[in-house]
Amino acid sequence: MTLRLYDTSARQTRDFVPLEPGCVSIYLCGATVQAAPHIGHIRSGLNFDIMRRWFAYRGFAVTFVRNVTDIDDKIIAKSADQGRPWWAIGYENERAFNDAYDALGCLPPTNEPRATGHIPEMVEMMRTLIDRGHAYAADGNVYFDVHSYDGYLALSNQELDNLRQPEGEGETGKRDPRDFAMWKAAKPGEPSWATPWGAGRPGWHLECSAMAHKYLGSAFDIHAGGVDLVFPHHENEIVQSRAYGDDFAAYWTHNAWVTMSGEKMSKSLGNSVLASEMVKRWRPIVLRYYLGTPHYRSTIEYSEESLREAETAFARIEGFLHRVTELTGDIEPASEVPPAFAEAMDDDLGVPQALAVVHNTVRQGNSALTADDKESAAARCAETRAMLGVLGLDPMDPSWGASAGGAHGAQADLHGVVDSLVSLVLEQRQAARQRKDYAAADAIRDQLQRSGLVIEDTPAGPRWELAPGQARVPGSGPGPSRDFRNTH
Ligand SMILES: Nc1ncnc2c1ncn2[C@@H]1O[C@H](COP(=O)(O)OP(=O)(O)OP(=O)(O)O)[C@@H](O)[C@H]1O
Ligand SMILES: [Zn+2]
Repeated sequence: MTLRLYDTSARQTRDFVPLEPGCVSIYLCGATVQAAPHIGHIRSGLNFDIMRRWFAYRGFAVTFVRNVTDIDDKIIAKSADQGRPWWAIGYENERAFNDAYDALGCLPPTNEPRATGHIPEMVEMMRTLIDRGHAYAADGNVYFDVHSYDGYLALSNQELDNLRQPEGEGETGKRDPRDFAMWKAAKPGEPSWATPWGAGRPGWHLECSAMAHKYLGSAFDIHAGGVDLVFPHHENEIVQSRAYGDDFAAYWTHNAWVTMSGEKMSKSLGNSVLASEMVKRWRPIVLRYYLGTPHYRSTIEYSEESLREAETAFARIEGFLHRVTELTGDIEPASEVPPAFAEAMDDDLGVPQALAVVHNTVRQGNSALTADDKESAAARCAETRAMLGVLGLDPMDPSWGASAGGAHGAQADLHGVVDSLVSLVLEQRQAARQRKDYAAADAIRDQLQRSGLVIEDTPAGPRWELAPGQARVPGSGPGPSRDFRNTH
């Protein structure tokens, strides 16, 4: 069976043929660390984490590079606004991204290069492109001459004649408005790096071309990113790298957006939910299920209701695993996934179809439990764990720690118990307030505070969380973690 991938460049699904047998090299455009991530930002990291896991399952040695763009206009603007160095803002947000990737169980990349650590490589690339007549310097900027290379815009299937490019701020001296900046001259007071063409900072496209070359060589298998990166970012990467002499990526894969009311989830539109908030409100493994199981090329329309549905669906799977292991003791994942699951994954990472196999297996396992057929139930449990493992969704995998319910749902169960006890006590406090027995109401609140809980009255009702400095639930591991917090 051959693994097939939808290649944006070919506009069709193609058999995956690696450049080097048994190996796959993947470059994913990573975060621009100008703000903490919303769940839309995390989706590509998660989708391509599933891709690399599937390649690994299929026996490939995977090299996975995901860069960090740690300098850009918004970082510079924030630095000026806040009076803090650009690198402090970048690093703070880089950590927020990594916290979110970790919380959602994304494996760390093989390499995670930062743009500003690769200025010499970028200078070398520009020098070569200028020498070959593909790029030119003007007013301290370096531009790529889009007329100098045939085949520009093939990925997005556009014609140069129809292309209109708005002029970027400070981008003076262009020979053609469609030429794009590889390097941007520094304005007074901005962070800058010296080059033979003047002090400045890298353009985003150049960063990825230079880092992909350094870590993956002149040809690699798959370039991945969000669908909005096809143009201009990926087109500009391609033309720079090819003009430089690299074959660059053999396949191009792009994930779709997370939307809200049909619009792209976006900070500037004000319709975003921070990943750090989401992992407090939902179990990280449920969030992974929610964001990782729709097909990577399908839009996810965010809603609380669909999250609750994901929670219920996942609980059905998890409940089965727990029921079996309570009966039989621990069961290891099977060494192979069922053929129908593998077939779905081989077909352009058909996770929804693969997940249908998981649910089907769970159904069969539950029937076996009902029929008291322990052996068959145990076999279905082993298969389910193997399939979930490939998706990074096995709640019994120790990497989830207790937060996924790894220790047989200990933390999740405990959270539920604490939550219902607190809600009971809060109802009594509410009742005391309604009968104007404020002394009793305050006594209840004081008692809760002594127990280490902070109660806040909000328009949505009283809300509780652990007082600062309170230990998390015993047994919660260093992996994905979750605050105890709730609204009643
Ligand atoms: N809603 C989303 N769904 C999927 N991917 C997204 C989403 N928003 C952003 N991304 C990915 O993250 C990258 C960085 O996004 P971008 O800086 O445009 O984020 P944003 O939240 O839309 O920011 P802004 O509010 O400043 O427009 C995008 O190129 C895209 O690949
Ligand atoms: Zn990139």
